[in-house]
Amino acid sequence: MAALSELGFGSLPLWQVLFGGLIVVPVTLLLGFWFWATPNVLKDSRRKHLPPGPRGLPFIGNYFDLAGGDGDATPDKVREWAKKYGDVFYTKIGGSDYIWLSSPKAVKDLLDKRSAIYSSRPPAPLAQDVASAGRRQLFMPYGPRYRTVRKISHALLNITKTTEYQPVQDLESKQLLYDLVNDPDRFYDHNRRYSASVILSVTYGHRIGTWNDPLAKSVYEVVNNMQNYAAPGAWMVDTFPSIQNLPQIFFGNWRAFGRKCHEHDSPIYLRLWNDLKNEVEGGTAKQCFCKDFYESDPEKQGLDTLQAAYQAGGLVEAGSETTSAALNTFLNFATLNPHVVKKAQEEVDRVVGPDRYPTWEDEENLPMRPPNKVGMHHATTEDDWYEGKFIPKGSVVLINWWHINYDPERWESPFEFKPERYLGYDLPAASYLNIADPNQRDHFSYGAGRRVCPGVHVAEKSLYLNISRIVWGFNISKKIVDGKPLDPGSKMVPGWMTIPQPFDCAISVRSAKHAKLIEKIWKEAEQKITLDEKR
Ligand code: HEM
Repeated sequence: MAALSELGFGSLPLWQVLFGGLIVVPVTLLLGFWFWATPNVLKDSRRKHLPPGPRGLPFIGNYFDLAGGDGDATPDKVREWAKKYGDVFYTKIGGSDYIWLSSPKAVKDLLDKRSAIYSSRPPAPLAQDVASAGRRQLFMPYGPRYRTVRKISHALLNITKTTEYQPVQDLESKQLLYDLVNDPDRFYDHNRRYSASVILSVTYGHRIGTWNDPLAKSVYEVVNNMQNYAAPGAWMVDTFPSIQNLPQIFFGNWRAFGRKCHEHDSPIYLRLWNDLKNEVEGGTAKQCFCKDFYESDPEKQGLDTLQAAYQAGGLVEAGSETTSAALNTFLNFATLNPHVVKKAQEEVDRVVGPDRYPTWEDEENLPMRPPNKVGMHHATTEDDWYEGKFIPKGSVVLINWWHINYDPERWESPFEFKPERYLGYDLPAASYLNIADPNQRDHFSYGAGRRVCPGVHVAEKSLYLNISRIVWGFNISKKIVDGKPLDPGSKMVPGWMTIPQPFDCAISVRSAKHAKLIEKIWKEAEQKITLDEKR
């Protein structure tokens, strides 16, 4: 008691001091913080018309259901809510409104038709402002700078331009087949090498001949950092952006952490960019997208050196792990469903046979898992109304692809690996992104609206070429150890993206004839690279 009286509390009974100190003060501070962090919660009567949704906890809303979880549980949760609350439902995380679009029609009506106000990104003080120094296209809010960088990615990735990359994809795919014949256990890394090599070849003119190449490793390190700090709930400040103005020490020193990430990542992208600059100036640069980009004078377009480096690097990262994760996911499903591979082989054998290998002329449509565990965050830049429901300005709007892609009303047995469900979807994937009737769209894994994946043409070509060739040339089954088949599992790597955890799988070339043809086509292609490099 003596200590309390010295502090001026002497005249209050102990229970009042404890009640005040332990309950009233913290609750008042929390409420004050809440109203400061979530403006308009009480004032705006339109909020009575928010879409329906789960109640969530006071202050934090559905934080633990979504952001605070391990990510693997999110798909089931958002599917359950779509069933309960319908096509457009609402959740709250901290001070942010989340609107989930769970039908093709809602995605079309809002993200496509009203794209003028549904194309921003929510604030991400750590992931974008500090760790990416505001320069990453993927997280950039809509505005003049965003429009400039989007134009640049379009110049690299539009459909006409991407046909020029087909020889690169063909070459890298031949190496992938050869690597699978000779070192099948390392299939996971062969897929990563393939993806890194394609995108680094077309952006910077750098081939990645082995997965041990330090450049490939460093790019994947950047992607790995990003997918960890961008994971939902990984950092409180990206979930409750208003706390960015409070001392960081209360929130895990997020700013210092973000700076550390930037200090690690930016030299990798800057080195690539600066080396290219020197090569262009010295007349030794290979023909590649970044050479054209540098010669177009990014500064004149308002882009500083760091932005130019992040622009090129961002394309590399967007094109690498996404593609390798899709290829590894295919192998994971194939290991778990050998009967599907058998059926596909019958089909490929009928069309291609063992005397030749699948080429661009044999192309078809392919299935895919959504690329991240939540949905890509769009943000609204104006208040809006949809079917009588209020969507406040600044809402985070997500495609609930875990529901739409697996909706039992649209697809029979949606959780079974049945690539044949897409038979009859004969248009190129990119055409489905803009199709007039949203129910005709095959899947939503490339996003929608003005932010839709600009890499779709490159990605689809890579998936087609490699999956058809793997099915053509290889048997895939569970690995047998001590006479027992190993379960490959289907868990994902922790973090934001849906990357399958490394798993066991037995891949073997189907016949000596296939092996011989693979060796022949790779050796011919390899010789050509050597000749090109000598030139
Ligand atoms: C299987 C492979 C891929 C999948 C599933 C995928 C999916 C996606 C998705 C869902 C988005 C966000 C769309 C939205 O916000 O609505 C996105 C953005 C993006 N993707 Fe892809 N992607 C893949 C491959 C690629 C490739 C190969 C490249 C480049 C060569 C690429 C470049 C980009 C870029 C630059 C963005 C940022 C777009 C923006 O915010 O303006 N992607 N991708």
